[in-house]
Amino acid sequence: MIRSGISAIRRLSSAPGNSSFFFRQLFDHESSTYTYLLGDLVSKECILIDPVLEQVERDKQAVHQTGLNLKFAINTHVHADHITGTGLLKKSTNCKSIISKYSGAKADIYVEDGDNIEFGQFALTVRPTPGHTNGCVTYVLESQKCAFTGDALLIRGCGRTDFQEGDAATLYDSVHAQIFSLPDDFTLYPAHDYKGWTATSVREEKLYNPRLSKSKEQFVEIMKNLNLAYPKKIDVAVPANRVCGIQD
Ligand SMILES: N[C@@H](CCC(=O)N[C@@H](CSS)C(=O)NCC(=O)O)C(=O)O
Repeated sequence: MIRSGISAIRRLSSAPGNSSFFFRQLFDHESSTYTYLLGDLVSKECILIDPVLEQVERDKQAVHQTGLNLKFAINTHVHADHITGTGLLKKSTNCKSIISKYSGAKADIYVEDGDNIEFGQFALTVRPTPGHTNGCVTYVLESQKCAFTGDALLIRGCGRTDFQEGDAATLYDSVHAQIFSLPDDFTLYPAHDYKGWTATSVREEKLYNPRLSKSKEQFVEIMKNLNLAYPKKIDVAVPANRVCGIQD
């Protein structure tokens, strides 16, 4: 597995027969955050999902290398562990920022259930997946049979529910209704991984997720007892992310 800086390049192997689809999964070691670069090599339009402030130069280089133009910098939610790179990207490119209407954060464009975010011939569809935060969404790329789950679903885990607007029962319902309802062979890409995993599938998580494969009552009990330390940057990250990150 390769996952450091700009060398963390992983083509979507399951891309069904569309050679103009471009995909890179990029990793920030400090926050264990995945950023995704998705592009259309014909129109040259591309988007970034969950950029990290400290990795903005890397991300711009990745966009530049491939001759793409950044159309949107998109967040899956208001992150608590790192500052988004969206504000800085907006300053130095022509991109527009996107976040859920229910996030409580500033952005150029607000999205909600069923909205499509188009880049060239491709489009992400928005599915609301609250529970980690109110404004958490999953972006589904139907044509490539994959989805970007943010912190709602992590590989063999899920986002914690003990701060921001966290609610375990809501998260359970979100994942079951909006993610586990996708076809079993859809690839799922999370916003974080702490164990070295890069991607999973709907089928795998339905079978093997140690939290979400349980009953709702068991899940709520598990989430009450995670006993995780608060993210180190929470006090700076949440206020910064509510205003789209650093812009000055
Ligand atoms: N140690 C990290 C924060 C780790 C953490 O709390 N991760 C969150 C997602 S980022 S808010 C989470 O939901 N984790 C779930 C889990 O089961 O690990 C830091 O200090 O930044």
